[in-house]
Amino acid sequence: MRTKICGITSVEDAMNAIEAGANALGFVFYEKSPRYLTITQAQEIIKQLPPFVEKVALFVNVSPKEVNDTCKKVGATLAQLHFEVDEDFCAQLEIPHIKVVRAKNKEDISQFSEEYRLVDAYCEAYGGAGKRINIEWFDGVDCSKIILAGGLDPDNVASLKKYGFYGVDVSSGVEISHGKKDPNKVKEFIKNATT
Ligand SMILES: O=C(O)c1ccccc1NCC(=O)[C@H](O)[C@H](O)COP(=O)(O)O
Repeated sequence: MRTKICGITSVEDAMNAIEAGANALGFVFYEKSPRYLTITQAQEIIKQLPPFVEKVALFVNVSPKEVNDTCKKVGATLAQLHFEVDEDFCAQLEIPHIKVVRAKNKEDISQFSEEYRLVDAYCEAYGGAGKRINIEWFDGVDCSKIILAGGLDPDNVASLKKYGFYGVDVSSGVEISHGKKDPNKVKEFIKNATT
């Protein structure tokens, strides 16, 4: 499984995750998040990162223009959209994007196999809350284009391998405190997800 470490707020945490083997890093552009970064802060981190790592910019309830402008300014390679968007919205995006399904029940995850999606547990805060998704909802589902998020941690990630998820995404499960990653937990998470 590919791994994304979300809610990166420092170069140190970014480099630790990359050295541990992370495929993608997430940067949160949602002001109400404890992991919120300004454009300047994100630029400062992303410009120091090596190539071949996906830099993912996370958004909640913004316009296509804000997604495009922010991604270009900070050097993000993928936009992650944590809110409902329609075809017209997506057509205006100038960089690749992935939609997030904030799943409340099994029906929410059963009807999409054509596009890659990030499936997160529904929570009022939009993400990064450590809320576990009900894994049984994925029984019998083709998970090959799903990135799973929501309440994952180094101890529970290995048990997901049998589902064949494209990837897994974690934030609070590898933190010391909101916005500060624990390098040992990050390493353990990636090892358990990938070996
Ligand atoms: O991390 C945040 O604070 C956040 C805020 C608003 C929208 C999304 C946010 N994070 C999204 C992520 O991709 C998280 O990794 C995902 O929700 C899983 O979080 P966790 O359950 O804490 O591992």
